[in-house]
Amino acid sequence: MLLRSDDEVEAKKLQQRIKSSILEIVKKREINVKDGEFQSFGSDYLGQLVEMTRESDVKKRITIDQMIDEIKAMYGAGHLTTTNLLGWCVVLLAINTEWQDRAREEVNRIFGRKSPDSDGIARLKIINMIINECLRLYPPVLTVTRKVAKEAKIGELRIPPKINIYISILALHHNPDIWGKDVHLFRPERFAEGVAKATNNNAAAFLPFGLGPRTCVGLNFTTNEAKVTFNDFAEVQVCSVT
Ligand code: HEM
Repeated sequence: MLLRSDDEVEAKKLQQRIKSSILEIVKKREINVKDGEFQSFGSDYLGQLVEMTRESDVKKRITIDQMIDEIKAMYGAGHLTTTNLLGWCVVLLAINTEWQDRAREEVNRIFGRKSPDSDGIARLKIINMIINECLRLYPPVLTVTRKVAKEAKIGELRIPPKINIYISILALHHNPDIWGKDVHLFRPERFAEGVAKATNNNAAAFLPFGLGPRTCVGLNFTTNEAKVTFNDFAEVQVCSVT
């Protein structure tokens, strides 16, 4: 008989609880549609997924379990990563108050008391530099994985096919050969002339969102979200740590 470890038992329980809470939210939407309160399950991501579980074309239909997997993936990929980035931004700005002041000055200059718009967001240069430096020092995703399709050689290293390779984003971002002796310091000015200049045109040196065809689909969304959040920083003093 196979015995399950305490961790596995706990993981199974958590899995069940996550599934039940997702199904509960879905049920509320179904009841609202049934009672005629709403015409559809909603135009948001969840609403569209629920719609797909009821698709008449079987080729397009997804199962309830697939819907739950999609929701979990989006939550894990999109929520934890963004909160992690914003958390480190707050810590680093609390330590480096001169950058906090520069960020506040930029937001006030570009938006004043207006709500952020896409034109203004594109002009937030200082904040872009701060976000990149936070992503470099504390990348929310530490590794990317790739499966080797066919045998390859990198320098003296022979890489056999079908193995998984774990590329450490953290190690690349903390390599003094790429970033210099001040690699462990918070220095947003290294991104003043863009990522290409900061990495000496080495696209694989800065990988917070991965690279290639499977790069993060939330890249633009999350950086805009972070910049909008910075707009709120302008109105408050992020505590300072000395
Ligand atoms: C600071 C925030 C984020 C970071 C640092 C981040 C980082 C990453 C990384 C490193 C990958 C792997 C890319 C690769 O293998 O080359 C990835 C994939 C992915 N990310 Fe993000 N991500 C963030 C936010 C988001 C958001 C907000 C969403 C959704 C709204 C999202 C959805 C995804 C999805 C669906 C994938 C899988 C893409 C695929 O395999 O084709 N991410 N992300």
